[in-house]
Amino acid sequence: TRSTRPQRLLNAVRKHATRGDPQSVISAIDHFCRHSEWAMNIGDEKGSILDSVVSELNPEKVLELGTYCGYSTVRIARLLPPGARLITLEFNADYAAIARQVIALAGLEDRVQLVEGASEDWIPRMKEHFGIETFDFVFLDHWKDRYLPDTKLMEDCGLLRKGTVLLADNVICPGVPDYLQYVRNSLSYKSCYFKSHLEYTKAEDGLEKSVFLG
Ligand SMILES: CCCNc1ncnc2c1ncn2[C@@H]1O[C@H](/C=C/CNC(=O)c2cc(-c3ccc(F)cc3)cc(O)c2O)[C@@H](O)[C@H]1O
Ligand SMILES: [Mg+2]
Repeated sequence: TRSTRPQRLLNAVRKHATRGDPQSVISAIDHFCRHSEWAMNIGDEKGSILDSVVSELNPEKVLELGTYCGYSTVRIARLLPPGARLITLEFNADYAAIARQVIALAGLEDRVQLVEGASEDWIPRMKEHFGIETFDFVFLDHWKDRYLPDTKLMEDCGLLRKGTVLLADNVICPGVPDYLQYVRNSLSYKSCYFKSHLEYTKAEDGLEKSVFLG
């Protein structure tokens, strides 16, 4: 049967990246998406904004919603100190299998826990299953209509603390209107927009950074 785009993306990483070198994995994926086949990774332009938010925050406990091929997982994990932990949730088994290999090629398995399953099933189990009290940083990049319900679920599960940072991809394209309205109008968040472009294109997109005020 024909290969899938994530399989072709993994092949490009295997061919062009250096094992244990996260930057070469990132560059190989960006090159593949720019010159071979577009894929919905955050990309290099928005990725640089993600890098700056993570570097400034220096988080110990990170949650990512929607692993896909593991591109943003590698971008985030490469900036974390070895003691830090990144839990990434992916409910598509095929994507999870690809992402595990991408994360391993980057040499970041020690910092990353990829959990195969749906966010709404796993967010309520973070404490008892992973011993996580609260997250320092959450990256939202899964189905766009799930950003808001999952944010409310994280609040209800007590996983956000004063100062937890939420960073949401695609707030313009494809767009997350209900989520944006919520974080921009809620007294529990201080929110700001980072204008950028949709990965590998000239279309406008951006990231919304929202600090939970408790
Ligand atoms: C039960 C559903 C909610 N819970 C979930 N729990 C765990 N993983 C979940 C997930 N939802 C989705 N996922 C996974 O996240 C990923 C989904 C990402 C959705 N992203 C987009 O649709 C997207 C789409 C675009 C896009 C933009 C313009 C365009 F013309 C076409 C596409 C750009 C992006 O940057 C995007 O992030 C997949 O790997 C999916 O299996
Ligand atoms: Mg995205």
